[in-house]
Amino acid sequence: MTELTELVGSWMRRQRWYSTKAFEPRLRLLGSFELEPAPESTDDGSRIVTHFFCDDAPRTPRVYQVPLVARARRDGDPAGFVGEAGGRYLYDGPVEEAYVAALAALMTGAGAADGEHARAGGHTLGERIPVLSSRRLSAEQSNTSIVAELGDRLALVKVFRVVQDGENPDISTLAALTAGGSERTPALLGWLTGAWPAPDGTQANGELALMQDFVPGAEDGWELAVSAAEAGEDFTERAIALGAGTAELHRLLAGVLPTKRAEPEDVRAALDGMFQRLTITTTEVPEVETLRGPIASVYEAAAGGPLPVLQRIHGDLHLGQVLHSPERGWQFIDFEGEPLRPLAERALPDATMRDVAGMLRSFDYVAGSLARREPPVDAVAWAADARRAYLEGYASVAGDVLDEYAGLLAAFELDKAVYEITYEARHRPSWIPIPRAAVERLLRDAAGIAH
Ligand SMILES: Nc1ncnc2c1ncn2[C@@H]1O[C@H](COP(=O)(O)OP(=O)(O)O)[C@@H](O)[C@H]1O
Ligand SMILES: O=P(O)(O)O[C@H]1O[C@H](CO)[C@@H](O[C@H]2O[C@H](CO)[C@@H](O)[C@H](O)[C@H]2O)[C@H](O)[C@H]1O
Repeated sequence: MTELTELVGSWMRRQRWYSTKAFEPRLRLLGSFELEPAPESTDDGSRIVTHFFCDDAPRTPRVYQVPLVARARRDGDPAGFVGEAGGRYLYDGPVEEAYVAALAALMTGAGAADGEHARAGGHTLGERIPVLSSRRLSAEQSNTSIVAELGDRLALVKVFRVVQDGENPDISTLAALTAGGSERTPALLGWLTGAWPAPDGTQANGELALMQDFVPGAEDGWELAVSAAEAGEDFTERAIALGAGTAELHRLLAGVLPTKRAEPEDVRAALDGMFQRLTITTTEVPEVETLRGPIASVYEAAAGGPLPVLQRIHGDLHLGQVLHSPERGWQFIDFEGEPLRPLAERALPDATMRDVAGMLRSFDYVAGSLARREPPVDAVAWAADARRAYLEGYASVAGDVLDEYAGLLAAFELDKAVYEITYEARHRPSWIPIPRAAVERLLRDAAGIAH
């Protein structure tokens, strides 16, 4: 193992985006490309290199994008120090202004970067946008987000960490919505695609980063909901608007991206996906195995019910994926889909009820997380009211689809809770009880409906 690989491995393990926390990374360097400094940056001799590392520790190897800036050490250095290799100090790219400016220049200038077994290319819907300064957001999730100052406004730059071969719907969805003039989503300003060696030796082509308008003065939906629930504040109006906004988003998506009538093979594929997720969960959290039979019955019942027209959806809708802006109301972000789902499945036309189910699960998470506080806060009634209001808002725009596809909605809610058990087992094991309790409750509800 080289010095660089060793250094990155021990640093990566501590990052929020390292997606298999149960393992010690076993890294292999696949390729790298170097970014030109942005034309407006002062050249201080720093080198900006993006590496692709394959982690062979999990059963299915994963490829991580690791942009690093090698530069001289400065007094009072910010966070992001990765280590010293080959006599140079290495820093996490997203923390470094030089990296963010260079990345934005490459994306919005539609430039190209070539390197050792890897390359990248920028794409834009408008003109080149210089970045004056930048700050990594601390609330890291699956990826790393950075706020970039553009002079008269701000932009949000997102760097994907786990990179995959194929179309990332975060970009294709936002590009189509931006071109269609959506007012429910921030505009896409530019994106970066790349090519690198896949773990199996073939070539992978996929998306590496994006830049979009920053929604000014926006509050995060999750924080807004948790603080309202904690204070016992009514959330009805907000939830109605969120439901209506979700239905508007679905209408916009159906207008700008392909739709298709659900055929038996689509139903089979959806069921396969649900059962695969169930098997992953029961493998990683074996106690769920005892619930397999009742869960399967809910899935099968939905597959036998009425089928909707399929279309592009958000794919991982929850309160952490919406922002409330004083001027623009609810805004929807992060169209990447569920990070644990294969990329090839995520851009396929799907049922809108999957998104509705995701948001319903999120209201339950608000109550579940508050119940874990010390002392506990009882927000069960708050969550039930929010749920009702959200569905009312959705129906006010979409009509009576919720009654028509009630079986599908129940199955997607259960599927999401099953997925969440795996997600929590990998990222926040102490939160497993939240989706675990939900699976049991949803099964009781389904049994009640069936009798
Ligand atoms: N366009 C935007 N305007 C303002 N804040 C944003 C914007 N996009 C994302 N954010 C903030 O960045 C956080 C992470 O973004 P998100 O797209 O959800 O990343 P991830 O893929 O890591 O989940 C969000 O919770 C939100 O607070
Ligand atoms: O935001 P991401 O795309 O990274 O989504 C993943 O992480 C989410 C947690 O941050 C996870 O969401 C789950 O926890 C939320 C509260 O933190 C809750 O609102 C959601 O309902 C619940 O699913 C999401 O499932 C996962 O894909």
